[in-house]
Amino acid sequence: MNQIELKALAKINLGLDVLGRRENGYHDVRMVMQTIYLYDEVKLTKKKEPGIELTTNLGFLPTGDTNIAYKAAKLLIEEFGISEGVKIVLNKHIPVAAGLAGGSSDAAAVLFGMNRMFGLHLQQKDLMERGVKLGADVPYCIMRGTVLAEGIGEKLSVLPAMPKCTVLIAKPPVSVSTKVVYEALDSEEIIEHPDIDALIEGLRQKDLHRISENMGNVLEDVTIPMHPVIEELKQVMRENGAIGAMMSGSGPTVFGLFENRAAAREAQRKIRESGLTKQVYVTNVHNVRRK
Ligand SMILES: C[C@@](CO)(OP(=O)(O)O)[C@H](O)COP(=O)(O)OP(=O)(O)OC[C@H]1O[C@@H](n2ccc(N)nc2=O)[C@H](O)[C@@H]1O
Ligand SMILES: Nc1ncnc2c1ncn2[C@@H]1O[C@H](COP(=O)(O)OP(=O)(O)O)[C@@H](O)[C@H]1O
Repeated sequence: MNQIELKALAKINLGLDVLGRRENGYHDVRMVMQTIYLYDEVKLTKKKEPGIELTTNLGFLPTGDTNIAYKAAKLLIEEFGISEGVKIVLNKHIPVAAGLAGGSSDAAAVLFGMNRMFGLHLQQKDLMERGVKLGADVPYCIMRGTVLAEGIGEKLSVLPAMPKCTVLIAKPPVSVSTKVVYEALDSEEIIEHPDIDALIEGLRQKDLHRISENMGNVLEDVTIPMHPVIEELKQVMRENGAIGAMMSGSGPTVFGLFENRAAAREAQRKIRESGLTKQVYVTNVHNVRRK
């Protein structure tokens, strides 16, 4: 096999709770993760000459060893003494620095694809062990589906699959650094923790309303005051038929859950009209886990 094309899928956090801070600055979390059908295209090609060559459709992204997809390839090349090279073509569609794990998912796709292409015979758990060295969300992006993530995000347990629904994604034109958000959380007291167990119960009952009622993200308390547009987007989604609407990850992306695709399209139109953001996408949950 000389070439492989992969879809690197985005995630949303249906629930995100922070339990404490570790000495190294990372935080212990309890998160419910969900894959959505919004993806980057990742094409890997073997090269005879050694080295990693990366190109992307987004001019502002790095193409060298600060690109997380490059780092993923480098990790495997060094560990396994791979003498050939690899060409990585990243066609990005997932908004960048958005709370949707775009970079983590690209890295996960590179680990998964290179394992196949170079016949490394790594099991999924071996890929996940390597993934966490690149980023806390990478192991989840290897696994995918509806998952409870604990530890720093790398301890994963499969949950009952999220019921099928339409997901509206709105990325406001502001930038958020995950590191800055977690650091700002340290100087605040978490007033209200989301009830992750009730959220999981909603998943077990396949009840979209119960799921929506119990969605919660403690990082909203940090990111929304920095960027009130997030609250405004939640409001527009709720007023236009979203059963629930929340910020994903460290933000600033807002997602809304809809039973009905036509309603989601109408909400998309309203958001575009409002001028809050042009980056609005109608998609759906995607429950196929990687084996
Ligand atoms: C907030 C979440 C929710 O899924 O996602 P995003 O908003 O980034 O998509 C994750 O916890 C982010 O995971 P990820 O973006 O992979 O994190 P990393 O690259 O490993 O870390 C970036 C920075 O976030 C902070 N960090 C990350 C994970 C964690 N459990 N505790 C932390 O404190 C650290 O300051 C770290 O330097
Ligand atoms: N392949 C990549 N795709 C996107 N961003 C990348 C990539 N490699 C490195 N980065 C850097 O990582 C940062 C976080 O990106 P991203 O993974 O999109 O955000 P998030 O973790 O919020 O979902 C960006 O500021 C970007 O410069």
